[in-house]
Amino acid sequence: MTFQFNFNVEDRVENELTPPGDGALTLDPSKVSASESQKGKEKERRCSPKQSDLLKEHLWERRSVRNVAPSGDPDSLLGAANSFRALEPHEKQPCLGVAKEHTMPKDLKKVLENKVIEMLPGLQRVNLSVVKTIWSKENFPGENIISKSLSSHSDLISGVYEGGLKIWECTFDLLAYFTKAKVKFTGKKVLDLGCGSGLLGITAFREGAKEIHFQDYNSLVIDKVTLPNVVANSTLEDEENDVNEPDVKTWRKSEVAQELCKCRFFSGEWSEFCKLILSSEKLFVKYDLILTSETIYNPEYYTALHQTFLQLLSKDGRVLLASKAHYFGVGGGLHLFQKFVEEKDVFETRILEIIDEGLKRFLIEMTFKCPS
Ligand SMILES: C[S@@+](CC[C@H](N)C(=O)[O-])C[C@H]1O[C@@H](n2cnc3c(N)ncnc32)[C@H](O)[C@@H]1O
Repeated sequence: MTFQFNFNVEDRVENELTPPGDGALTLDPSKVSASESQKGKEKERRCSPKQSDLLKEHLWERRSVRNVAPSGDPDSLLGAANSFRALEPHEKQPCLGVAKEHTMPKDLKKVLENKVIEMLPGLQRVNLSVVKTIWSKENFPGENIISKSLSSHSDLISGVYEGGLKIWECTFDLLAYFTKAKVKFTGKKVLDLGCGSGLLGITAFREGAKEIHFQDYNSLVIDKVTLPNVVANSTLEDEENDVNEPDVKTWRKSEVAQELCKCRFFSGEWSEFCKLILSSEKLFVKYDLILTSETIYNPEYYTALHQTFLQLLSKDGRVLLASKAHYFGVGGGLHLFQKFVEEKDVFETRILEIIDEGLKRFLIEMTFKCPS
C-alpha cells in the first residue's frame, strides 16, 4: 500500500521528529485554585443537569498541567513547557466528557488521507506533529484542543484535553513487557483505556485478540490518531504479501475489513464510557485484559478509573497498568494510586517491573481479590 502525502508540512514540523521525551507533568498550583470554583460554576451553567453531576464528581475541573519534560519531546508542537494558562470564562467549550462510539469509515483510504506514516519497531503510527499542524488550522467539531494545547503550552488541560496527542513513554515500557513476558492476547477481549495513539490495543489486535476496544477522552484523538493507526497497522500484512492476482487482493481487502470489525472506538470520560459500553450490548461481556498507560496522573480521576476497572474487568481478568512514580504538581503517581486501590480493597496489585531510569516508572498488574 502506498500513502499519499497531499499536503504541505512546515519544515519546522519535520525538524521536530526526535525520540520520545520524559513526559513528566507539573502543575503550578498557585494559578489553579484561585478561580477554580467560580469557573466550575460557570461551566456547570453551560452543561445539562446530567453533565453537571459529572462536573461535581471530578471531570470538569479546569486545571491545566504542563509538561516539563526536557526538550526532545517528539511530537511536540507544544514545545517546551512555558507557562500555565487556564481557560478564560468566555472561552465556551462543549461538554467534552460525554461518551460516544466512533465508527470505522467504510473507505479506509480516507482514514489515512493527509497522514504521514512512520515506522516504530513492529508497528506503524501516524506522525502526530502533522496531525496537530493540520487540525490546528481546521475546526474539528466540538473540540479545538490543539489550539488550546498550543496556546497554553500544555500536554494536558484537565477536563478538556487529556494528553492523547502524544505517545507517553510508559507505553513503550508496556510494549517491551508484552514481548519480554510473552503476554498472550489470542482469543482475549481487550480494552486499551486512555489509548491515545492506541499502540497497546494495536499490539493486542495484531497478536490475535478476539475483540479490541479503544477509549480516549477526546474525539479528535480517536478520529485523527487512533483510528488511522489501527488502519495503518491492519494493512501492513496486506502490503507485505502483495501479489498481482486481483482476486487474491480483493479477498485480502475483505479480510482486512473483517479483522477491523474486531475493533471498536470510544471517546469520552470514563464513567460516561462505562455507561455507554454497558448499555450498548444486552449482555455485555467483560474484558479479559485492560491495558492502560500513564492514566493515573490525576488523583481526582481515581474514583472513575477504579470504578471502570470494577465494572468492566472480567472476574478472572487483569489490568496491566504503566505509570511513572510521580507526576509532579498534579499529585498523582503509582504509590498514591496503589494506596487508593488498597483502601478500596477490591483489587490486588502486583509490581511486574520497575524501570529505574531518572524518574522511576512502574508496570503493575491488578486482579480481583476475590475472583468468584
Ligand atoms: C497522558 S495520556 C496517555 C495516552 C497513552 N495511553 C500513552 O501512554 O501514550 C492519558 C490518557 O488517558 C485518558 N484519560 C485521562 N483521564 C481521563 C478521564 N477522566 N476520562 C477518560 N479518559 C481519560 C485520555 O484519553 C488520555 O489519552
